[in-house]
Amino acid sequence: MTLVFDRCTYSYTRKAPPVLDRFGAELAAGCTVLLGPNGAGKSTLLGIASSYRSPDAGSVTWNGRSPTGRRSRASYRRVVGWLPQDVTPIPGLTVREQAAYVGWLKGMNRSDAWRKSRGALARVDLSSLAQRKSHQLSGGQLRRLGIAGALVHGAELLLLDEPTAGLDPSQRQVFRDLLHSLRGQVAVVVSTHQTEDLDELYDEVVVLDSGQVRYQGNVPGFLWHADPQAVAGRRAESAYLSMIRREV
Ligand SMILES: Nc1ncnc2c1ncn2[C@@H]1O[C@H](COP(=O)(O)OP(=O)(O)OP(=O)(O)O)[C@@H](O)[C@H]1O
Repeated sequence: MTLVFDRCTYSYTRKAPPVLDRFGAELAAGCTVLLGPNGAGKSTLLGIASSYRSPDAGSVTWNGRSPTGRRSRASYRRVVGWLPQDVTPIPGLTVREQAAYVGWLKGMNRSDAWRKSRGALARVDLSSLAQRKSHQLSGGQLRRLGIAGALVHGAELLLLDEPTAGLDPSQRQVFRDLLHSLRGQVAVVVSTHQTEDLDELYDEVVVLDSGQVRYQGNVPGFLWHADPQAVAGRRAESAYLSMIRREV
């Protein structure tokens, strides 16, 4: 099971230089963390992997499956769950209805989507708010609803774009527990700015900067790049900064 980007080029506008220019990478199944500064291209890459964005050239495949063409896009989306950076509440729907609706959009029948939405909300600690209207949620709660939406249809691959942005410490812990529980069951790619506990949570680190992979490998290999003087809790940050620091 591998997510393959093959010479992907993507520009937002004709005039701007491409954010990704013949980008190639293979992400093996497991838990992968995608690090990179603001504007590095992480969301663009996850948007392409989710099939929400189509590359101008090149391709993405998951396990040999490509989202090119209407039919194959639908079947691709059925096995890929995506948490975008902005989760929008759907007016009039409760939290549970919104989670179920996402499952239905992914091709589940209504009763399955409704049934599975309960478990997905429990996994992100939102059961107590299931009856609340989704537009009444706080930013962090909405983010957790977005994660529930990515979980509800039992995807093989989860793409989570800054899942912990805006979460309080106790909810970050809920997310870490969730990642642990997904281990070995689902492939996960997480884009984040958080560099704590990489070794506990992830199998592979990818550092992206200006649309280029600066590092790809396991966590010990990544931490090896840290300044030897860095204190224990700052080694990942130090390794990361050594890869993205630019000349001034
Ligand atoms: N909708 C858009 N229209 C035009 N340019 C965009 C758009 N979205 C992103 N970009 C540009 O594409 C580049 C990559 O952005 P992207 O959001 O993929 O980066 P990122 O690594 O996810 O950043 P962040 O950590 O800030 O979320 C940036 O230069 C950004 O300004």
